[in-house]
Parts: sequence; structure tokens; C-alpha cells
Amino acid sequence: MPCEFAKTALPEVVLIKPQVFRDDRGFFLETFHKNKYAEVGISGNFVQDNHSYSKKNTLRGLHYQLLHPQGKLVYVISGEIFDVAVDIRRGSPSFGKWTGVHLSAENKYQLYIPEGFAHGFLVLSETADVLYKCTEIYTPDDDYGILWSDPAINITWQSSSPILSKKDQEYQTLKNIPETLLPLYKK
Ligand SMILES: Cc1cn([C@H]2C[C@H](O)[C@@H](COP(=O)(O)OP(=O)(O)O[C@H]3O[C@@H](C)C(=O)[C@@H](O)[C@H]3O)O2)c(=O)[nH]c1=O
Repeated sequence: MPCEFAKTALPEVVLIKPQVFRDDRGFFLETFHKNKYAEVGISGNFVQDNHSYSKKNTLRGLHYQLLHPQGKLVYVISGEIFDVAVDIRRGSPSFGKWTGVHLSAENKYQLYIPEGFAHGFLVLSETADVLYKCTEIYTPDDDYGILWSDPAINITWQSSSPILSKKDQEYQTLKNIPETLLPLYKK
């Protein structure tokens, strides 16, 4: 199967199913290709790559940067996660809506989450290694988040009591975040 780019419930969030070349040695795949990804609008300049390792039932999220928004290309090289994007752009027709996909070392899928969306994931396997490329560098002072369990967003996480960082436990729900701390929708 050639590399497939599929729309999700949020049209700007792209699910990528890379072409996997298998032979007696193992497999090969392209994890990013500037020209091919640009054809579907993934044209940001990736400037930072991250790797996080987490135990089962860890939930990281829902995170975003406001003044230095990051587009993120996420994939998993060991284990499985449920990866989620939430549209938090003020004035967006899909404001407050979310989409989620299973990314695993087995399916090798990727999720592209554009700037202006919050991102988070839950680890479903014993452990998971998650890699993601970002279109902006990490800026600690610009680090924001929304409560993972916000009832108005209503993400169907497969856990009711995940392992969370202190920071992630203390985020507010979307409706309690001042408008000025949310990104603006640009057509
Ligand atoms: C995200 C990040 C963190 N750090 C540091 C800050 C802190 O001491 C330590 C752990 O940071 P955090 O607790 O924020 O890590 P984490 O909860 O994994 O944050 C990440 O979550 C996922 C869902 C995302 O979408 C990312 O953009 C990022 O926000 O690593 C960096 O140095 N550079 C970075 O790019």
C-alpha cells in the first residue's frame, strides 16, 4: 500500500499510514518526506524532535503553546497510545471538538496535529516510546494546557484514573480558560 493520508473527524488533523517495505531483513519506512507531506498541507518547518517514554496508563496532555504554536507529527516506535487532538481555536467551526486515533509500533500510523490544537495521549501498552516532530521550539513560558477530563470536550479515554503530572492535574477546563489564552482561528 502506498503512503495514505486520511482525514479525521477534524479535517485539518491528518492520519498518515506510511508505506512499509518489508523483506527478509525487516522493514523500512519513511517517517517524514518534505515534498510528499507538503502535498497534503503538512508544510511547516520542523525544528524540534522529541522522544517520550511512558508507563501504561500515563496520560500526557492536553498541551499547546500560544505565542509559539507547534504543529506536531506524532508516531510510536514501541507500544500503543490513544493520541488526541482538540480544536481550541477561538472562532473555529469545530471549536471544542476532538479526534483520537490509535498509534502503535505495529500499525506505524502517524498523526499530524496542526498549530492551534491541543494535544494529548494515553499509553495503552505496558510502556510506550512516542516520537514527535514540532514546527516550533519548546518555549517554557508559553506552555499551556487544558484539563484532560474536561466534561464539555468529553474525550472517551480508556482510563478513568490515569497517571498524570502535577501540572496536568491542575489545568482548567476549556470554558474556564480566558479567551486571550486561546489561539485564534485563521481561515
Ligand atoms: C515538552 C518539553 C519538555 N521539556 C522538559 C520540561 C520538563 O522539565 C520535562 C517534562 O515536560 P512535560 O511534563 O511538559 O512533558 P510532557 O507532559 O511529555 O509534554 C509534552 O506532552 C505532549 C502531549 C505534547 O504535545 C508536547 O508538546 C509536550 O507538551 O521536560 C523540554 O526540555 N523540552 C520540551 O520540548
